[in-house]
Amino acid sequence: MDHDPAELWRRYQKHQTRSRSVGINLDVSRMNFSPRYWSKMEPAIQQAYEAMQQLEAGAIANPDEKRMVGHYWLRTPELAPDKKIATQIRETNDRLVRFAREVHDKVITPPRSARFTDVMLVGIGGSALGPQLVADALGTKRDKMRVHFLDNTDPDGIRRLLESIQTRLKSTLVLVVSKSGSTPETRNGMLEVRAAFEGQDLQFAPQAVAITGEDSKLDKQAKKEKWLERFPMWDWVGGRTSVTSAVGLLPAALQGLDVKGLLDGAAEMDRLTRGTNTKRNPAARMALMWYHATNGKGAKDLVILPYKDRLLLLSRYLQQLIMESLGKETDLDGNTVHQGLSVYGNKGSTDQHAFVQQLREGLNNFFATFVIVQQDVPRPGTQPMLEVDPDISSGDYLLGFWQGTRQALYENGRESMTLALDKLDAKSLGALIALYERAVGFYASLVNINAYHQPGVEAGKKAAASVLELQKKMIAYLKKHPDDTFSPEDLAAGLKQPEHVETLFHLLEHLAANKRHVARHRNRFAYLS
Ligand SMILES: O=P(O)(O)OC[C@H]1O[C@](O)(CO)[C@@H](O)[C@@H]1O
Repeated sequence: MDHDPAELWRRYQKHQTRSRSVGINLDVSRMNFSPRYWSKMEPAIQQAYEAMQQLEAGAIANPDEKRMVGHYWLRTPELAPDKKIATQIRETNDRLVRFAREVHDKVITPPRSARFTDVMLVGIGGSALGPQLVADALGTKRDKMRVHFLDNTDPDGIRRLLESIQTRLKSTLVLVVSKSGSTPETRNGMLEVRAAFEGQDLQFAPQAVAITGEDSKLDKQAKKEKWLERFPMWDWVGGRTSVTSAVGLLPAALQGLDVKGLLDGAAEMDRLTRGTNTKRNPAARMALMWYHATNGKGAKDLVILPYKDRLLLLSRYLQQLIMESLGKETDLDGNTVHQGLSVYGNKGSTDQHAFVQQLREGLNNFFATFVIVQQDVPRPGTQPMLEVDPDISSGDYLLGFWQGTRQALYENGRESMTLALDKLDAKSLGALIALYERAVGFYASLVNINAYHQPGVEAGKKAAASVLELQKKMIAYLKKHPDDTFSPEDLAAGLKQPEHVETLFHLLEHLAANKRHVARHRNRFAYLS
């Protein structure tokens, strides 16, 4: 790695890709690629462009699920392979903007309040992470509605959220978001919220909206119960790339955010990254840097370090986008490859007082992406910036810390790239999201995997379902023997499931800790009536 400042400056100037129209600059000068790297990889990235062109033209780019992959059409409907899809996108976007306006204008109101004040999104994974990122990155005190997220089946988390809303439940609009319409965590969240409504004698349906696939279980329920509204999720949009569908746009519109800016920014980045001149294509450059850093085998982790509180959730969002897309056992030819790219991060400079110590001096098993935002606050100049030292503001410190950390890592042979945003607004956020979506697509082509399915997630879901089945059987068995006490082994033998003794033990411990169905007597358990 070069350490001569003049040479580094030359390198910086040479290895940046500026996307002027969205105000984003990608600098890869602190990545340690060889001078011949780009030309060596050019044939491979040209193939990736071709695959992407086919995908955008409506090819079955997700062969396992036999689906098209159309998130790029969401922001440029005219590119959709048929008119029906383009019309569906436009109509849905118009409808959701109108719906939000009518909620704000009190044309649509809840039965027991003059207006809706809060939005609660119930969803998980791709049905929550994008909306959460957008809400946190762009939200202000001036938002039209307060937004909350229920994204787990943790009773304590659910209770905490419901308690915080309490008296405003009667003016809360609940968005239940699930592409499949059958995700258990989301179903549970919906049932818990519904019970809270009933607890306050409120009707759920007139305050509930479903965003889901047509004819899914959730869709049928919403239709049958006459929920306030239903918005579609199409099978050609993956959960983790759904933020520019109704999934992300409806909560953003209700919050009063600039939905058009978000779509425009994403569309513009799509346009820029459709180009096949690699030097000018930031998504291709980024994917090629991932490939360089990890040997195309995920050999190093990607650390996302935004120097911006509002981008705290970016690493969590990218964790799903990248790891669920790239973490695959087999490639497109059926070879076992165990691909992936691990992502973690938080925010700078906070992390400098946490894990940056290891990044600087410990295991060199990562490469970093810094994200900086030049404009410290929206509408600069409206309030004088405090100078915490002569001529120095808090924001100057933040930039100084980024430069310092980048240099400190580089000096110790640790690679990094930097994404510099002129400012953080709906447009640049849309562009940032689109940039990563396409980088993921390109990288998947480089390593020959299907980025658009998630077969691995199913295994855990199935195993969890059988654990819950076992719990039902166990409780039924205990009920039949109310006067006896059991060790886990006794129960496993009684249920004729000796192979599940440990599972039974964990079920017993959990139920006893919550004083539900099971009481503990030293090392034995009994039915608790
Ligand atoms: O929108 P759904 O169908 O509820 O799924 C939520 C999330 O669960 C996953 O399927 C993983 O289980 C993600 O891919 C998805 O974003």
